[in-house]
Amino acid sequence: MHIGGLRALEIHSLRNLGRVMVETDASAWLVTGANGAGKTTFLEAAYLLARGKTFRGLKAGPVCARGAERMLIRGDVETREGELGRIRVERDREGMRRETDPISWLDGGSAGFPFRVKLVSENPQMLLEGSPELRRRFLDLGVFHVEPRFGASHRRYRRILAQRNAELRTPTGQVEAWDSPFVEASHELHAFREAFVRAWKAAFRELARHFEFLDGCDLRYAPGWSGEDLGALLVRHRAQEIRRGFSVVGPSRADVYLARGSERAVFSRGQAKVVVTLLQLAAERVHIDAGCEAAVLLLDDLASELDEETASLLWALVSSTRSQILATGVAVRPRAYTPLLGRETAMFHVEHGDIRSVLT
Ligand SMILES: Nc1ncnc2c1ncn2[C@@H]1O[C@H](COP(=O)(O)OP(=O)(O)OP(=O)(O)O)[C@@H](O)[C@H]1O
Repeated sequence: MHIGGLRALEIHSLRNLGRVMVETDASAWLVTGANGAGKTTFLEAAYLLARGKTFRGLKAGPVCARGAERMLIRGDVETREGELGRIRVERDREGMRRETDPISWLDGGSAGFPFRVKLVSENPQMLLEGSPELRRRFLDLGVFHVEPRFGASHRRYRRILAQRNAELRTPTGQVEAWDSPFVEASHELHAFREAFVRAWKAAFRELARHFEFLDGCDLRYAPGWSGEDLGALLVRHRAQEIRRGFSVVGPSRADVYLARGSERAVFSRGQAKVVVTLLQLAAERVHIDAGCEAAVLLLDDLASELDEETASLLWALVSSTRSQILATGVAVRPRAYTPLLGRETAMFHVEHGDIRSVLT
């Protein structure tokens, strides 16, 4: 099975990584190192290539290394058809720029972009328990990859929402006039999300059956309003919306979550890692079925907090995908990585902002 993905990654002045160059055809890259060595930063480089932005919040500070004027990342990428190309991301005083060679790689929306990533971060609990906005973004990115019309639909909804909210903040007697376009745009967005969730949910259920703690657990989607008639809800909430100055029902209140019966499921840290990994693997199945190029899986310190049995089961599922894997770990514990090592794996060690290849 030919697995496309990164073939080379060159990093200049990204956080504590001064100059790093990695070149390998391996379908799994395992990066180890002490705390603070730069493992997450290495994954961040791959994420920046794919998305043109970081996954870390503002609190992580600027991506450009302290004292450096410019950050540069170059990646050589091979598609599953064996086409080769290069992506380059640069950050300086003028901002962030991303270029691809061939240029056509950036055309055709995200599904046409041969280098997509799926991240399981160090803190997956944040996604499951944090603000619904994080899960909406996760959901919308999933929809975007399979539905080319979703981007335009989302933009239209946001424009109508902004205009409606402006009217709610300072009413000029036009609030009702926004109801019908708002309802129409909301239903369109909801239909795209719902179709994706249907497939996502089935794929998740299939993967979840491997884990006993997920017995009876289901992925649920709440569209942002209860009942069918959004128009009637707007009328009912009119006074409240004018008082608060924004729309209180609609797709910007949507959520996706795990539930057991009528209760929202609660997970331990290790279990949350499993759940988020499965959500990503399930989304990837949907994307592949829709014809997308396989995404590169970025797995940050996946093995920590997992008992040996859970870790090997999860690694086995991860390794059975058609995706390239970039994984980090604090220390090399070969048993925890055994299924991964069943693949052609390149191992690297990061230390003092530098990286070296480890012979296996
Ligand atoms: N702009 C910057 N310039 C220089 N160093 C930075 C910058 N931003 C962050 N750092 C440092 O880079 C280091 C790399 O952190 P990173 O999160 O990549 O480490 P890690 O190997 O994943 O650690 P852990 O195992 O603890 O998760 C940290 O010590 C951080 O303080």
